[in-house]
Amino acid sequence: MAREIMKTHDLNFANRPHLKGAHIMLYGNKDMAFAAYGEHWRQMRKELIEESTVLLSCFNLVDYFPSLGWLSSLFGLDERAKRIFMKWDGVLSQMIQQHTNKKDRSNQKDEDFVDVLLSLKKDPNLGTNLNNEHIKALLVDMFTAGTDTSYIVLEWGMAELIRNPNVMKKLQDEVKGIASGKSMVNEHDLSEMHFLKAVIKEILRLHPPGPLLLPRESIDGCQLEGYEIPKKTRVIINCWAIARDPKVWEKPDEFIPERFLNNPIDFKGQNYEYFPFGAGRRICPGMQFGVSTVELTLANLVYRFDWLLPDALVGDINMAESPGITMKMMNNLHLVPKSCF
Ligand code: HEM
Repeated sequence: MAREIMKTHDLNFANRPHLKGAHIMLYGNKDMAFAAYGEHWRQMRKELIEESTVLLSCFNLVDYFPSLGWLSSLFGLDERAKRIFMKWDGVLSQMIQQHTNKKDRSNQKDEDFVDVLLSLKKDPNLGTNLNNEHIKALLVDMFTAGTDTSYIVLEWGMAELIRNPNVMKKLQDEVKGIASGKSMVNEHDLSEMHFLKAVIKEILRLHPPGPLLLPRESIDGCQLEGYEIPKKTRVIINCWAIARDPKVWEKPDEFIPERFLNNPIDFKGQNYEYFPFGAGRRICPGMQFGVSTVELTLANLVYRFDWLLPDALVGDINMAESPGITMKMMNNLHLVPKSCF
């Protein structure tokens, strides 16, 4: 079914539904992640992301089950979204102002993402009118989609490595062997670290930061496996459950990175039994950046330190998952680093 939605009928399900929290936080969906499928989204993705590199982390049940709309007011979620929006807006306005006031525009070395976005505002070839609200909405996308996800993978990853000391040892042996003599692991070392890549794939299989991807909506009516699906149907794909399906995965709940060694299954959106970044037109545009960040950070964490549980917690890691559009550990992981050199 996931394949049917994200491959056969990809174009039809490339839309996003109207989500209240996202609408408030993202300047009326002027961002990319929650923009309706169309020219604006296409331009954002092409010109901005590919060129340079979610009340969003808060799970709003109403976005997934619209018939529960009354809950939003009951729990004050809309008000909360508006308060958070005001805070974001203040910070982002200041950031844009500081960048606009920058005196020296000649030094390209100093250019950051905000500078690039501001220069695109003046680009006559850009097929969309980019204004400060679009820029702010894109920055919210980057902060939320880009930071939360990577740290969630790292936290679950460290928890799994502590619970599986043999895997931790194997990983440390690989990393220390390849980066031997250096003070830090660098990007060039990563290409040789095949076990590290398998470890990260396994973390993403068991703990995808976006277990339900982002919701989609059908643009037109269509047939899915014999069922008539009306126009504007909201579709939620449970990539967490699919990646633990015992019909596909041996010992599905166990952390076994070796399953990804010499195995062509990848997260690039071609395998419909494993797609932590989604698939099809709306696949995550930050996949490569996110994976590189996680690889480099995890490699350095295990290269520079041995990790122990605090005395009080030995043998006791709570692997409960928090509910949300992003799936964090319910309780933050506390570990004690012991320098290796
Ligand atoms: C390990 C890290 C990450 C994971 C697991 C992840 C996962 C996802 C998933 C599951 C989606 C929804 C895809 C779909 O609906 O099919 C998504 C969308 C998106 N992600 Fe990521 N992501 C990660 C990192 C990043 C980073 C670093 C950025 C930006 C710098 C980013 C930006 C986005 C954006 C803008 C979208 C919306 C794309 C669209 O609707 O066209 N993500 N991500």
